[in-house]
Amino acid sequence: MVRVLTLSGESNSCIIPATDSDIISVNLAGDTIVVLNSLTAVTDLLENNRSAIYSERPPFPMLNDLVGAHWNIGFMRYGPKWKEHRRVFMKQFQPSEVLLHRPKELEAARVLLRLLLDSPHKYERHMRHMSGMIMLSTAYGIDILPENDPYVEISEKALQAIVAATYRGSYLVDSLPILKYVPEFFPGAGFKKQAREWFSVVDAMPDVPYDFVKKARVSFRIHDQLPTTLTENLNSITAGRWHGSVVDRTVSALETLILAMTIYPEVQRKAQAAIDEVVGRDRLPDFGDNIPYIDAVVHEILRWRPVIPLAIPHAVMEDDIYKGYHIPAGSVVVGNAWAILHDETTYGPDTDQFIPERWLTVDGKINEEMPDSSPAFGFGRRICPGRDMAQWSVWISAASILSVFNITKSLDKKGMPIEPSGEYTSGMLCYPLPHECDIIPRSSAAEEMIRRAQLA
Ligand code: HEM
Repeated sequence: MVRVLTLSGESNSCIIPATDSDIISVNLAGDTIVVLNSLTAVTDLLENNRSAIYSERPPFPMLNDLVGAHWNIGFMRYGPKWKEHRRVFMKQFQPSEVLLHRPKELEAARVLLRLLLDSPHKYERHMRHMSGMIMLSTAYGIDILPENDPYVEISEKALQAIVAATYRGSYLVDSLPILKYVPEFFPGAGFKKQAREWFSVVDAMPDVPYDFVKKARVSFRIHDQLPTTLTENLNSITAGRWHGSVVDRTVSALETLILAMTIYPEVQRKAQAAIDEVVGRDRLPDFGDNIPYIDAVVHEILRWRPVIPLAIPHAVMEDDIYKGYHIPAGSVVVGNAWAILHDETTYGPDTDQFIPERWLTVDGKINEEMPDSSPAFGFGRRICPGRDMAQWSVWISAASILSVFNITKSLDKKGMPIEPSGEYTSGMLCYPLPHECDIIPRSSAAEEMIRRAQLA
């Protein structure tokens, strides 16, 4: 039986209460928002044969029309243009292609270690640098600067604007798309000025590195791989989108790693013991190392604090009836990844705790019978096409960091440990709020190894 909770509100915002209902339907100012809280509801509607009508995106007039993020596949309307972009993306991320990116991912993980060694308190910036390095080198063939790289800066500015403009409901134009035509000086049209400022960076984001590559005649990997029928514009757009995804989402997952290791020292010790057993203490981990405990840590990062807790909203294209419940055409349909990944009937007890063991069998192997952490990557035809690459990026970073560093709570002036708040930013995409911690080499030999790896 599917439990449905129906709420209605007059205003543009509504707090969705904690509930054990499979579906919550909220009626807000005439818009129906359907929140799917269980794996069954998500599978039935977004993944099985109804996925053809549940793969639309709601319109994002502020983001797509005014801020200029129309090139962004993630927010594109369902249809031939999206299908073509998606096809190109899938081709780039099929397993054989993902393997080709590994040397760059390994190099980036080792650069990250050196940056953490030199300025550990800037760990967030270093993680952004690492993610930017992977994308720009694999997609465009560009090697970025160690600090203040112009391409990474453009991308960060654009991503901040995209994240802010994605808040459906913050801008009246999202509810009343006709408002996009009012002039900027019109009372209440402040959103147009904001959109104009963001437009300059967002619109430029995919093209700036692409133009550089064309001028410099550097080999352009993705370009080389694309079928000749695709336009040059599409190549640039697709590659640009890749950059965005890598930079913002994997950074959030890596920041969660640092937070979890600060709060759960015993997990950190077990992870280090598992790495030492397979890798030893005189080399750095590689993709070929089989360390199930690190696989479990990566699953737990994605499950414990999903980067996009409510996935990206889908929309339904036709009226539908699900187990007697009417879902009108045009409803916004949200797969509640947070609720699904915290469901104790699926993932075992204490789902608000960071417990990698929940993914393992008693003899320390990954439990293949357990559903994986894939709800963190969305659902159905819109599921994240970069999930394999993302998981391996987080894996090699986690294994590398834990092999050579201890992460501990910093001490205050009285010598007392500073407790991280554990809080996250709110919004479609969530990051842990910055917290103080010490990231210190496990030994002088570890430090030596980090410096040597950089020279190799
Ligand atoms: C930890 C890292 C990542 C997480 C948690 C994540 C999560 C997600 C989620 C939840 C969605 C929405 C799915 C839906 O609508 O149901 C998505 C879409 C997408 N992701 Fe990721 N992602 C990550 C990394 C990446 C990477 C590395 C790439 C590319 C290399 C990528 C490319 C995309 C694209 C292109 C879409 C849009 C798909 C579409 O609308 O058809 N993501 N991702």
